[in-house]
Amino acid sequence: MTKILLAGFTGSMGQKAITMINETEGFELSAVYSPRANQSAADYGLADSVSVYNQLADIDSDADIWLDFTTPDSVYENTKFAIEHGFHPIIGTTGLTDDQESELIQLSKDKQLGGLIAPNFGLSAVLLMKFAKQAAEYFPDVEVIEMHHEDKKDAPSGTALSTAKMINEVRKPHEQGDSKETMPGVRGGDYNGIRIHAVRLPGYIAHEQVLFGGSGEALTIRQDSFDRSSFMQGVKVAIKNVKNLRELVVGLENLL
Ligand SMILES: NC(=O)C1=CN([C@@H]2O[C@H](COP(=O)(O)OP(=O)(O)OC[C@H]3O[C@@H](n4cnc5c(N)ncnc54)[C@H](OP(=O)(O)O)[C@@H]3O)[C@@H](O)[C@H]2O)C=CC1
Ligand SMILES: O=C(O)C1=N[C@H](C(=O)O)C[C@H](O)C1
Repeated sequence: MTKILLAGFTGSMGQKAITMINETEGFELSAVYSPRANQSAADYGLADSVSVYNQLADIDSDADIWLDFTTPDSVYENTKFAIEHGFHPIIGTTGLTDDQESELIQLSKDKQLGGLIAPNFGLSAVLLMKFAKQAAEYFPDVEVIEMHHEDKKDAPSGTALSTAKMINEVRKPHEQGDSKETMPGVRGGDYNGIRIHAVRLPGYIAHEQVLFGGSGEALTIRQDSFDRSSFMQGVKVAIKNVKNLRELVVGLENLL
């Protein structure tokens, strides 16, 4: 039985994860954490055996896995806590800086503890990033548009940033258009010359387009998550395989 501690259990992803865990043979939800939790497990519709925590420092659990869908502000502290206490971290929460990520990877190596940071658990997004990196070798002129629900706390999305980083690994650096902005920010964010545009609208869940332009032609790669269930297969794969790793790795593709 794989025991799971779920951080951010009251959130949109947390609720989907609870359903997935309860429906998966061999998985057991053993603890949940959210800072504003103030009711019993039963009040949250959870089994009595599930421990409910609202303070990081109080967590005392024999869970194997720390599954995190919380907030960009808390993810670093949570992940550090998880590694220091021997939980295999599976981090879906976005917003870790490069420095924080490097520090956490080093900490996991010191402890020889496997874990995963996945900017996106959806197969369509993982493939989009892979294909975009491939295409960028031939089409260095590229812009990224990500579209999300209006409650999303961070911009750009972790997936868009990760896409830009992967493209940046192979793209020949060059200037791409020199329009003067007559409205501040209208050309979007800038990751090493790769423009990222973030759209927030009701009705949307999580979507991304990578637009490549060439001489007289264009290539557009798009993925859509129409429902948060799209992320759960990837979370399941991560929970089943993370124990085989000996350090924190970035990207679900490392476990597929
Ligand atoms: N990797 C992936 O595939 C995906 C990643 N995500 C990412 O997951 C994260 C959560 O998304 P979503 O569920 O939509 O967000 P929600 O806002 O719906 O949920 C956030 C959760 O975090 C909790 N929380 C708030 N503050 C803290 C804190 N200081 N410490 C710990 N927990 C806290 C909230 O608890 P409370 O109710 O008590 O405030 C709530 O349970 C985001 O970063 C999002 O980008 C989302 C979808 C897919
Ligand atoms: O907040 C979300 O919803 C999502 N967050 C992740 C991100 O920032 O890339 C993954 C997915 O896009 C949904």
